[in-house]
Amino acid sequence: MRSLVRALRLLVSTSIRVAPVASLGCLAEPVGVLVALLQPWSLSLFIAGAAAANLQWMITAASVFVAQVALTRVLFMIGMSSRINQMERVGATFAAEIARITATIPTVDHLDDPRYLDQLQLLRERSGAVGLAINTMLNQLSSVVGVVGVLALAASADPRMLLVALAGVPTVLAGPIAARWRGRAEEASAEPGRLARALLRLGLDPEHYGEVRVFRLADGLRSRLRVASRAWRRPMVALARREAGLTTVVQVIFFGVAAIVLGLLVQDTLTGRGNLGDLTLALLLVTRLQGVSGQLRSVISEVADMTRTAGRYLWLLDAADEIAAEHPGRAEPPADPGRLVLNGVGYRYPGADRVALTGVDLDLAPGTVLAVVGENGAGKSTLVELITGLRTPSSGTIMVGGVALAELDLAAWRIRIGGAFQDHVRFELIVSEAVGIGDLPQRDDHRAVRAALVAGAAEQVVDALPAGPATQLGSAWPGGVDLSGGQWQRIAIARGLMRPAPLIRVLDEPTAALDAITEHQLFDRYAAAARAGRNTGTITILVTHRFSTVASADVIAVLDHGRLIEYGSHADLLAAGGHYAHLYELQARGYRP
Ligand SMILES: Nc1ncnc2c1ncn2[C@@H]1O[C@H](COP(=O)(O)OP(=O)(O)OP(=O)(O)O)[C@@H](O)[C@H]1O
Repeated sequence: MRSLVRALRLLVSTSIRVAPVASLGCLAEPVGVLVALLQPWSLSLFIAGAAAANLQWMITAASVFVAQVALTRVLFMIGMSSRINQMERVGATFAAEIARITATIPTVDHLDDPRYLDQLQLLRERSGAVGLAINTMLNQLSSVVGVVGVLALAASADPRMLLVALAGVPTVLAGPIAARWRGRAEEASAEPGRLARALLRLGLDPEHYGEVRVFRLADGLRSRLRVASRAWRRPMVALARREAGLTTVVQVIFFGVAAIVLGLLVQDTLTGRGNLGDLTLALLLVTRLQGVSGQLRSVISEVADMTRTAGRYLWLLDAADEIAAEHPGRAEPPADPGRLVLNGVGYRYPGADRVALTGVDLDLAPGTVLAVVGENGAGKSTLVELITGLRTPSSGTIMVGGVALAELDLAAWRIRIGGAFQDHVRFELIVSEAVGIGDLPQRDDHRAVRAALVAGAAEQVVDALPAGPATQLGSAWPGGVDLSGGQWQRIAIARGLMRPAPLIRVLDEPTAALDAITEHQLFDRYAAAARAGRNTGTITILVTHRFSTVASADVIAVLDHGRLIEYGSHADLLAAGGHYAHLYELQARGYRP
């Protein structure tokens, strides 16, 4: 109940804050419902006037009828346009808020949790409907106003008409029942819905065309998509059937009772115990009574739907708060470079049965160039995500300049990091922007962008483009050009080198699309630049699984199955004749003529 009140309060306050005028305009509809009650009343007055040959009654009834038709139309039009306006603005506000909240969650661990992803999917799908909140509340008000008015009119026509009103109660009660069914159906279709969308993206996105065609995956994809779509729709189809059954039952009850009561009224009129005006009013009110009970029913289910969506939004807020509470740190990162110390650091992915990293100890002085090597799945990227604060260690501590990472404001910490990553983004912007956004304050500083391009060995790529750094990237845009995988990677590397003196610079296999010799040259360039600028104190961490490229690093950390198994300089590790020496020799042999 508390969460229902919280959800309703959120919906109403957001609607009034975001669209006050439109929210007020929505009031026109309930007023219109009141005015529309004059219609059956004027018709019954007209017929009673005709029966009693009273011209005055007939003229009054006709004037009231015309006036109420015109007024109702105007009020409904004002109400409807306000409703659409309000729905769009409030829906857009919720969609923007959802994007803001998900983007500001400081870590990424929750993105491995399918339950989180299902809830987020449902919330995104229904955020537009939340815009209707105020309107739905007002509809409810209109319905209540309408019900009271229609009941009063019905009782004035004949008290037995109240039995017909009572027969509308099952229709109203069907609302919350159907809303509960709908909630369950939505939950059941969330996961297959996500799967169907993922398969659709796989089949339609241009970057997948090649593999989908070469491996002739289209048929397999289509049949999987068919199965997933069926599983996605099945709960909704079953829901529609159950709802149709329920509606039939409640309507049979309503019209059964109405037929009996109307039969009695006709008999009374024929035998002179009732008058024609009251019979007309009763006849007109039967459909009204059915209308208001149906309306009440749909309002109840709409309110339930909306509070459920608002509940999911509140769940997201709570989840974001909970995750933020796990990172209460608000300390600013140290202004000056300091040691980066890892003490017994371990990590287990949510739901995984094996640890990805365990007991890692490292102590790096400012200015150190560290290479992290290891085979696929050794834990290199996990280590980088822990150091950048994207994930929280399951065990152990990470200290930066004497302050625990857990105590730092993670957003401020990440501003002090530079980096390029294996799964970099292909920002389809103007080249200088695609590089410049690596350090937003310097985005438009052409000299800084040029320096980053040179440091990332991307200047030749850019100079060869039709408009140099002013070239639009992405062939989907007018005048845009596409780049090769390696060229995109060089742009990403240059972006990662934009921040002038970060505390840590991470290069997580940013060179995977480059050939081994180019990677080697690039890393030598980083290492030389890092040494030349050692006075900035930046700690450089280069991740690679190519052992041959890392000889120029100060120290090399060798990871194997999540453990740090060797640590030292290239010469030390070769001399030790261990895992590093063995794999170095194996890979080096591959490059000998
Ligand atoms: N999101 C995830 N959920 C569960 N397990 C994961 C996830 N990401 C990685 N892992 C597991 O964690 C381990 C370490 O993965 P990580 O990506 O850190 O390896 P890596 O050394 O960077 O590998 P590569 O060289 O292939 O990039 C692997 O066993 C991997 O299967």
